Amino acid sequence: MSTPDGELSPEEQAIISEEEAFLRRVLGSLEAARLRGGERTQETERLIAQLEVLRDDAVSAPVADLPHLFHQMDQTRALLDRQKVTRLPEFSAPYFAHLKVNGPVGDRDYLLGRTSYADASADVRIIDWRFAPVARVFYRYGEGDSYEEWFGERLSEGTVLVRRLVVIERGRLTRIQVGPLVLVRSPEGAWRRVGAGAMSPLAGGMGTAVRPGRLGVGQGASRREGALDVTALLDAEQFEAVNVAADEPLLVLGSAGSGKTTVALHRLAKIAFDERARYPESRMKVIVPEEGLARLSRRLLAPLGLEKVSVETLDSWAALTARIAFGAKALKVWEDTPPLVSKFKRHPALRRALAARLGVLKSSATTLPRLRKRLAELFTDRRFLEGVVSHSKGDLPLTAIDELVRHTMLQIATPLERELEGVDPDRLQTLDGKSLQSDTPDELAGTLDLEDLPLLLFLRAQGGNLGAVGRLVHVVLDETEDFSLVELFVVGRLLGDARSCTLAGDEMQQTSTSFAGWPAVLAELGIQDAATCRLQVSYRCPAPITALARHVLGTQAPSTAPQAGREGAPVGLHHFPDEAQAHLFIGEALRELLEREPHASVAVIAQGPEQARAFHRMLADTSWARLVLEGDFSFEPGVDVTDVDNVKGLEFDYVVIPDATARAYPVNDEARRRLHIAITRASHQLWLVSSGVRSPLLAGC
Ligand SMILES: Nc1ncnc2c1ncn2[C@@H]1O[C@H](COP(=O)(O)OP(=O)(O)OP(=O)(O)O)[C@@H](O)[C@H]1O
Repeated sequence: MSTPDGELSPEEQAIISEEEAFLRRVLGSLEAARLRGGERTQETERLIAQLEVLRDDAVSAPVADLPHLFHQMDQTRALLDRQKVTRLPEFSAPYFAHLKVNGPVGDRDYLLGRTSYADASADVRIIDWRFAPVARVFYRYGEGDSYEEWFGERLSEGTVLVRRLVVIERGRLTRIQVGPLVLVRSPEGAWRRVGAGAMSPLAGGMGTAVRPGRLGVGQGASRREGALDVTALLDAEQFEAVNVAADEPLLVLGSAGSGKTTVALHRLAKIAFDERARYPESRMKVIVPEEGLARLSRRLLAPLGLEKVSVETLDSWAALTARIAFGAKALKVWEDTPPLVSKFKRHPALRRALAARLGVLKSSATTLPRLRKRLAELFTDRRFLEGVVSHSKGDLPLTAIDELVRHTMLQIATPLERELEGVDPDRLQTLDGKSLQSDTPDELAGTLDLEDLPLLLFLRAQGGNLGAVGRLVHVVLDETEDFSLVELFVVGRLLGDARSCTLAGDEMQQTSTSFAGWPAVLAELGIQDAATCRLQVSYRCPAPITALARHVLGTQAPSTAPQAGREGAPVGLHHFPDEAQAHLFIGEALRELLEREPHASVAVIAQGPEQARAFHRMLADTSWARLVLEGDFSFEPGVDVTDVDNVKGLEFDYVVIPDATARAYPVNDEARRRLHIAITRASHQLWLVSSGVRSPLLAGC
């Protein structure tokens, strides 16, 4: 197929003709089915009317006739249910891949989609990627491979003749991918071959010729509608993980951008589909540490048909679970816990010390007031706290004790409003209309830290008493490295003996808690025997970014490097004498980028919220720059100015790190992991900009 760029070879033209003919046939068949479906709608109407008549009859029927009437109503309802499940594939995009095999019944074409559909007379077979046995052949074998698969009791052998990924938009074929060959249709209708580019495995391609001084590889120049569906792209290893039996616990590990979230959510979709009765969506949950990832997960679940699965952040999950478990109408929660106190309360050493000190409490000792009192006693008991610090092996400083004791004393003080009960409320307001305690340390009185909620739940769950909190049938925990041991313990109790769960994680991305290691995580959930899968390919980031991410991790980097999915633009490193110059330079580059690529998604990821605010002030007058510090990403084109804690699990076309300085990223393990997270959010190009003293973590780059 070696013809000059732009000119299609006869083989390429044949592929296009074949796929277009297929699509025409499928759409014709679906249209006919839709018309027939019209009759079915009439049938549905008839059944609804019949049900209403039966209901009316039942109101006035003699008691002796009721069993017969109820039986008829049940039958009608069953027929109605059957009507509703006949769903046709979407006309706008009925499938996303084409597989042709030469098997026991000769040559046969299968199309992979989200809804099964068969029309033998038109020779159309759309199979559901989640359960059709033939889908395994698609995911496990390449074009030209011989295959051997057990379909139930039957061994099937054959050869894969065709394996193509297709993109269909609004009923039009717009892209075909066969191995490294990518054929794309322009909006005007002409087909062309493009460089394997963004998808190619280490083959050079789009972006490699980009000058490091210029931001932009053309990725955001036009709308990204023709993107391949990630369900079609799952590799064999990911597909195996998605197919692990529903009742088995699974741990999915892998470097940043290797598809852990993708696998976890696809497994959820598969389980919900295979065993809807045992795994109702209402009793499955996705829990993630941050709001941004929660929003992204909801967006990813929608096309998988799982809009009803609840996605919660750790904080919102703990708050709701605590309210239900303790039957509390509202809890006065303090969300601004000092970082050191927060670290202390989430530390594995505290979990162990708590268990050793309190043991399993009797049910009567686990009411909310009693548990709060017990915790307050412990958090002001210096000997107990010193024990925790010493068990943390240097991870918690001794200064944490003073801070925790002071903080707890303020929390257990009697709230001012209670002390001043009976005083005229008008006299208790300050000149600016605020309450007396507002903006003073008294504000803390009577509050609980967000971090206390999992601890209270843990103490209660140990005795097996989580009150009215509903059991879970399957849970997905993403970024599990950031869950504390007590949170994991509570989740484990909510799963009970079911143990059906998917954990996704990467210890190199741990930021918000001290990670106790995977064996401890699994033990806490009671799933020590969980199957583990390690994803090997770094799909998100091109090779230059993957290499830098490893360099930054230093000795923490895992011994085997992930396989880079593709080549890409070199990383841009820019240094300026002072911050103002650096900010101006980035501002100009962003302005210019968005003029050229108005559909690009860009993140400026600062080390912390203050730095993000400072940078955003410079762009505050633009319509395209959004300050995002509470995870409220819109996922629209434009620039999100944010910080490291907000971006875990997310990805952007372009990432600019505006403060790659020694102050923001000094030489320590935590700084290494934080810089690593920021770097690995980029799917096309990365810039690191510094002023003053450049981060030593970039030495040698
Ligand atoms: N087999 C695949 N082929 C191509 N792209 C893939 C494949 N698997 C995942 N991706 C894409 O790679 C990107 C990263 O995937 P995902 O977010 O699931 O990775 P992750 O391991 O959870 O990342 P992180 O560690 O940052 O949380 C996404 O854009 C996803 O669509």
